[in-house]
Amino acid sequence: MSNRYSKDPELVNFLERLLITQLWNDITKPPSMLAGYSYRSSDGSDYSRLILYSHLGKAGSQYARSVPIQKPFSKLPDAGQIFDSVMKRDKFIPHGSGISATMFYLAIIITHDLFNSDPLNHSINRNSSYADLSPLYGNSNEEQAKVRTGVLGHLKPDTFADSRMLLQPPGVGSLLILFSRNHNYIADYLYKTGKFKDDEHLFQTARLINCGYYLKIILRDYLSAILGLDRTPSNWFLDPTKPYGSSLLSGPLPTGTGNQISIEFNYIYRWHPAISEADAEWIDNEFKRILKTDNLENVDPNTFVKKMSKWHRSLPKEPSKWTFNNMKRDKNGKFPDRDIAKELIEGTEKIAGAFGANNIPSALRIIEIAGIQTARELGVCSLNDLRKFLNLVPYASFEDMTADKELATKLKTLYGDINNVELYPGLMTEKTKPSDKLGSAIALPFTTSRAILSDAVNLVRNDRFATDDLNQHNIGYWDWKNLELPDKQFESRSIIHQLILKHLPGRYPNDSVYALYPFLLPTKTKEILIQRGDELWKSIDFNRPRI
Ligand code: HEM
Ligand SMILES: [Ca+2]
Repeated sequence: MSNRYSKDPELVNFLERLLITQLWNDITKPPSMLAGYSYRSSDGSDYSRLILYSHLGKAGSQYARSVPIQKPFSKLPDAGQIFDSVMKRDKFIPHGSGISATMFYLAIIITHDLFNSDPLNHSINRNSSYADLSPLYGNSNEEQAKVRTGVLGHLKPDTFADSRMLLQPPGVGSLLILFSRNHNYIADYLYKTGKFKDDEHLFQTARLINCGYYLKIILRDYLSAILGLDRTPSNWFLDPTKPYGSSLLSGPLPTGTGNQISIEFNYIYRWHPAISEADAEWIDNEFKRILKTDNLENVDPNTFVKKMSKWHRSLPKEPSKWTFNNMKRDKNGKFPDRDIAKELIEGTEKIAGAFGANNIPSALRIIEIAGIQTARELGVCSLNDLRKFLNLVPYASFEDMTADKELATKLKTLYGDINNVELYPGLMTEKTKPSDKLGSAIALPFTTSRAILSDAVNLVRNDRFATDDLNQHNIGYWDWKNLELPDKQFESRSIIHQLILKHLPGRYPNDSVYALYPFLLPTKTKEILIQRGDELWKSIDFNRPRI
C-alpha cells in the first residue's frame, strides 16, 4: 500500500473492512452442507441447516401465524350464510385463460403435500412444511415403511401414502402414480450404476431425485402456466433455488434455513373455485356415496368428519391394495397405463373454474363452513390485515374490493365494515386479475396472487434439500437428462412430458400437445403458440392420443 493511503488510517480501515467482509461472506454460516450423504427424513425434521431450527416445519408442528389481528372483528355473519350468498357456485364460470383441470391436479398434490390439518386440533399440520412429496412418501417412518418394499430402494407398485388422495378426482391419483413410478425408475437406474449396495441408500437417493423432478415440474411447468410464460418464446422461468452470493452491496441470500407453513397460507391456497364442472359432479357423487345421503347440505360438520374418518379406517391397511375410480390392479399390482392416461388426457380437456365469487361447488359447502369457523377459532386475520402485512393498500370500501356492484352490496350486508371482512371469504370474493395476460394467466384474486409467491419462494428456498443438499454427491451423480427422450425435438423449459412419456410408454405420440402442455386446453395451447409468432406449433400433434 502506498504511503499516501497508509497516512489515512480511516481509509485503510474502511478498505480492510470491505475486504474482510467479502472474505468472511465467502463461507456460509452456519455451514450449508455437511460431508458424507445427507437425506430427507420421513417427517421433515432436520430440513433446516440451522441445528437450532431442526424441528422447523416437521410433521406435527403447529401452523405458524404470519399476521396478527390488528383490529378486533365486530359481529361476524353466519358462515353458512356467507357461503350461500357470495361463495357458492350457481352456474359454472369457466376459467378465462383456458387452464385445464390437470393443472389443478398438480395443485392438489402440492396442497396435500403442504397441508394436512389435524381434524382434532386444527392448529396442527400433520405434514412437513416443505414440497417433499408427502402424499407419496408419507409423513412418518411408519407411513413410509408401508409404501416401501424394503428391497432395491423401491416403492410398492403404483402405491402412495396419503389416503386423502383417493377422495380427489381420479386425475390427481393418476398424476401421483407417475411420481411413484418415477421413483422406481430412478432407483433401478441408480442400482445399475453399481455404486449403490443397500435398499436405504437407493431409496433415499431416489427420493431426493424424485422430489427434485417434482420441484422442477412445479417451477418449469406449473409456475410457468400460472404466469402464462408459454405466451413468449423465451425459456426463462422463476427459480427460487438459485444461489445469490454476496456482493459489495448485500450479503448472500440465505438458503436452507427451514420453513414452517403458516395458517394464512392454508387459506390462501384453498383454490376450490378452480374445480372443473365434471370434477365437481364427481365429488358430489363420492360424498353422497360415502355419507350415505342425497342431501349434502343437511350434513353437519361433526357428522362429516366422523363419516370421513370411518371411511379412511375402512380402507385396506396396505396402501398397495388401495384403488380409486374402480381401477383394477394387475397381477403385479400396477394400474393399467390406459386408465391412468385417460384421466390425465380428460383432465387436459376439462376447463378449470374461474377464481372469484360464487364459483365454489356446492358439494364443498360443509367444508367451507368448517373452514370459516376454524379460522375464527384460530384467530386468523382479516383480508385488510393481510394486505397491510404485504404492504398492499388496504381496501377502502366494498366497491374498492370488487367492481361487481351486486356483490359489493351482498358483502356489505354480511360484514357491514370493509375492515371486518375475514381473510378466507375475502380472498374468495375480491376482484381477480384479468385473464389471458402474460404475468398472471391464472387470474388469481389480487391479494392471493401477491401472497402466494412469498409463501412459495420461502418454502422452496428454505428447504436445504431443494438447494444446497440437492448436490451432485447426494444425488449419486444423477444426470437430469436421464428422463429425456433421445429423439426429443423440443427445446423448451417444460419437462412434465418426460414423466408422462416415460411412465405411460406408447400411449402418447412424443410430440403430443397432451404430453407437452397438459396444463392448458389443447385448443388454447394452439392459439397462444400461433400468436407468439414462432414455428413451434407446427411441430406439435394437437390430436387426442388414441389410447
Ligand atoms: C374436486 C377437488 C377438490 C376436493 C374434493 C377438495 C376437498 C377438500 C376437503 C374435503 C377439504 C377439507 C379437509 C379437511 O378439513 O381436513 C379441503 C381442504 C383444502 N383444500 Fe381442497 N379440494 C379440492 C380441490 C382443491 C384445490 C384445487 C386446491 C388448491 C389448489 C385445494 C386446496 C385445499 C386446501 C389448502 C385445503 C386445506 C387443507 C388442510 O387444512 O389440511 N383443494 N379440500
Ligand atoms: Ca410436505
